[in-house]
Amino acid sequence: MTKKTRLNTGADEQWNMIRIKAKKDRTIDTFPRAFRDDATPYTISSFSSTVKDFCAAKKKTSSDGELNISKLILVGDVSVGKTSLVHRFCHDLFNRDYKATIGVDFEVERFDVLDVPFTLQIWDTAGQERFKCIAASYYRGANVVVVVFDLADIKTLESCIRWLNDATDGNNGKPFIFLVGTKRDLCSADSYKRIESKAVEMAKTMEAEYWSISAKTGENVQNLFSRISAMAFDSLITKEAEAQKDKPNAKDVLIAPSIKLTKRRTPKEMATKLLRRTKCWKNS
Ligand SMILES: Nc1nc2c(ncn2[C@@H]2O[C@H](COP(=O)(O)OP(=O)(O)OP(=O)(O)O)[C@@H](O)[C@H]2O)c(=O)[nH]1
Repeated sequence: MTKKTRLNTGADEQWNMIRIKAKKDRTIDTFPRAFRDDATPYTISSFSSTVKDFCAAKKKTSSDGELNISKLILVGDVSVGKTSLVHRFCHDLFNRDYKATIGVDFEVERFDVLDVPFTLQIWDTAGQERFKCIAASYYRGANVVVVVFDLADIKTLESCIRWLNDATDGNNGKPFIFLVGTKRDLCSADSYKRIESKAVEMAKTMEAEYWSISAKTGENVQNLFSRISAMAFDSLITKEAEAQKDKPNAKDVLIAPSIKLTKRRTPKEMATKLLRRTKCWKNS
């Protein structure tokens, strides 16, 4: 797999994500807002009553063996700041030196949404053309696609449609799409205004929600991932609630991507199983 980040792929670390109650800044009780209400196709602004009721019931009945998982992939040109964005969010760090991602990097973040555990898998893919083949093999099954460009380099905005097409080609689901401009700290107010109007147009074309962030200062990073997680969680739970409504005895049925374990496993076994599912075990 890769290179530059501290990889989060050990079974012990995975287990930590599953076991420990989420940190305060990973706890979501109210639905986070879009960056701009006029730059999103997603009108959702609160958890539905179906989701709230389902979560309330789930809290009472949920066992240790249940994981709610969504997969997010980041794509975009070389050096636009994908890894820096992930690093800022997952480790609250920023590194000025550039080291290319080789293939993919993988992180896992544990949230509590409406008091229900939720895990976001974050796949940071390489922007370099020569690694495209490796990176593309990780696109499958993404619930969220984050297309990243550099606010200080307009050329990188022009590539976004191509990245989106590559990332969603062959995806049978309907992933949430985000268009994220990075390096906000490098733009003057005037240059930002100019590029933002172009980016909002591009987001409309892509049917994506637009955000601007800075991994250097941390501006909007937490808000972006909270919004993404709430949307992914809401969609996951809505599907689960609908599936259970259709099948009153569906309690023990596997509902992807939520994993219901029929046999009680030790926490370590659970973490290992999760790693196998994400296929990064042998590549890490
Ligand atoms: N000033 C500033 N620099 C940034 C920001 N985000 C990233 N950078 C810098 O941009 C360079 C590239 O960042 P990366 O995060 O490695 O870019 P990447 O998109 O992961 O690149 P690939 O792995 O090649 O696809 C690094 O030198 C970072 O320090 C930001 O928000 N502000």
